[in-house]
Parts: sequence; C-alpha cells; structure tokens
Amino acid sequence: MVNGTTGEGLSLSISERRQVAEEWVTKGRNKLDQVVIHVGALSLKESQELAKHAAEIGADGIAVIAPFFLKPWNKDVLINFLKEVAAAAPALPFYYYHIPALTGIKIRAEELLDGIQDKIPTFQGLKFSDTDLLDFGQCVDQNQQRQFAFLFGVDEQLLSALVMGATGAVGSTYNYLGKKANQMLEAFEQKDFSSALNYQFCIQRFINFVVKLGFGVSQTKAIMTLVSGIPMGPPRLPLQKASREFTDNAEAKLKSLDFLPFTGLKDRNLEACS
Ligand SMILES: CC(=O)N[C@@H]([C@@H](O)[C@H](O)[C@H](O)CO)[C@@H](O)CC(=O)C(=O)O
Repeated sequence: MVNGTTGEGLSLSISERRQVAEEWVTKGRNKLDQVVIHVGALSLKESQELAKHAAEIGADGIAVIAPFFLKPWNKDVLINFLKEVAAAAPALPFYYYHIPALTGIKIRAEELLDGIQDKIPTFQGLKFSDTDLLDFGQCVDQNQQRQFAFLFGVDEQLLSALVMGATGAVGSTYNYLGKKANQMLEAFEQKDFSSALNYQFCIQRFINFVVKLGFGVSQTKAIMTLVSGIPMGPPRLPLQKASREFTDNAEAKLKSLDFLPFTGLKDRNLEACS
C-alpha cells in the first residue's frame, strides 16, 4: 500500500506521488503479490489523475481516504466522491481507506459499506485504521456474502481483528516487526491462540513503550532506518525528525525484546518473548 500515511503520501506533490508509485510497481514486479496505490487527495481532479496513472502503470488496486478539509457530511456525499475517483480507473479494484483519527471523518465504515457495490462496482474492500472493533466487526458480519478484503490497520490490535474476520493487515510496524507479526498470523491460522496472544502482547509491549515516548510517522521512519539500515530520509514538514533520544530508547527496547538481529548476549534480558 503505497503513498498512504507512513509514506506521507498527502505531503508529496502529485508528480512525486506518481514517481513513487511507478517505482513500487516496477521494482515490485514478480516480488510483491499486490501493489495498491493510495490516490486520495483533497482535489477530486488530482485524485482522479492519480487513479488513472495507477491503472496506466499496472498497479493492482487503488485506495482512497475521505477528503478532510471541506468534508463530506454524510455517507452519500462521501460515496459520491469515492465513486468519481473509482470511475477514473474502472478496471482497478478499489479500497476505501478508513482512518478517522487523521481525516476527522467519523462516518462509520459499516454504514458506508451498506450498498456500496451498487455505486462503486469495483469496490474490493476496506483498509480499516481505527480502534472501533464494533464497527469493524459489523463490516465483516454484514458483508459475509461478499468477497471483500478487510485489511486491518491498527497493528497493536491485529489479533482481535483477526478474530473478527480481518483478511489482511496494512501497518507501519510490519516494516520492522514483520517477523513477529507473521509468527502471530501463523499461530492464529493453526488455532494456537495462546501463542498468537503471546506474540500480540510482545508486539504491544514495544508499541506501548514507544507510544509513551511520543510515536508517529517520523518515529516510525527512524525505527525503520535503524532496523533495516536503509535510510528513510527525514520526514517532511509539518512533521519533525524523531529525536536521537527517541531512537536510542526505541533501539534499547527492541534489543530487550530480542527484536533486533545480531544482538549480543549481554544485551538480552528477561523481556524477550518467543
Ligand atoms: C495512524 C497510523 O500511522 N497508523 C498506522 C499503524 O500501523 C500504526 O502506526 C500502528 O498501529 C501503531 O499505532 C497504519 O494504519 C498506517 C498505514 O498503514 C499507512 O501507512 O497507510
């Protein structure tokens, strides 16, 4: 999922967004199962331009957040906006990216999904980045006859969402905690719920720690750089670069949880979870 929150898609220019999308589609060919481009924008025209571009370059789908300055005040208005974007790429699966804490659009996803395929025939699913598990559960429950993808975006709660019927996940922490998350998914698949819970708690221990220090996109990028060795670059204003103190503390926590490879024995303590 390219040009979303972590990729600061909304802080990039249109030409930068096109360039990033092209890179992902090209470099991801034969490596990634799917490359979905987030094309949401305040301007419907720009959003349509990006949707068209995603189709031209061979992306596997497009995702769109709700416009968040002049806001849709009800479900029908929001759907009308999404429909116009989807129509610009009529052959591409369409995902609604629900992230109310950032957009300020509180229209419940469950309400939005009701009858959405009649308006948006390419509707394929939902990226649900919210902690309201009642809303999420009802999205799944009320659409059991449809083959929608329910992609959950709150990494610290993924296990609960899996129980509710999540079919996948998109999140920032998988960039560096992917192995642990995969172990949790595997345990869940094998119905080993106690191990799955153990992995989720382990992930939570880290997220809880960094949330208390102040955690957002900048801090995510600092940790991604730390763990991968691939420089993610500074975030773009209005975001501020994560402090050195944050990165040092996050690194120490990652080591104590045994999340960093090649950690010397002396760094290990009893927090590590398997
Ligand atoms: C608000 C936010 O950044 N949420 C993240 C989560 O992965 C989040 O960082 C994680 O659950 C820790 O709270 C994702 O939902 C965002 C995301 O996947 C994206 O980059 O589009």
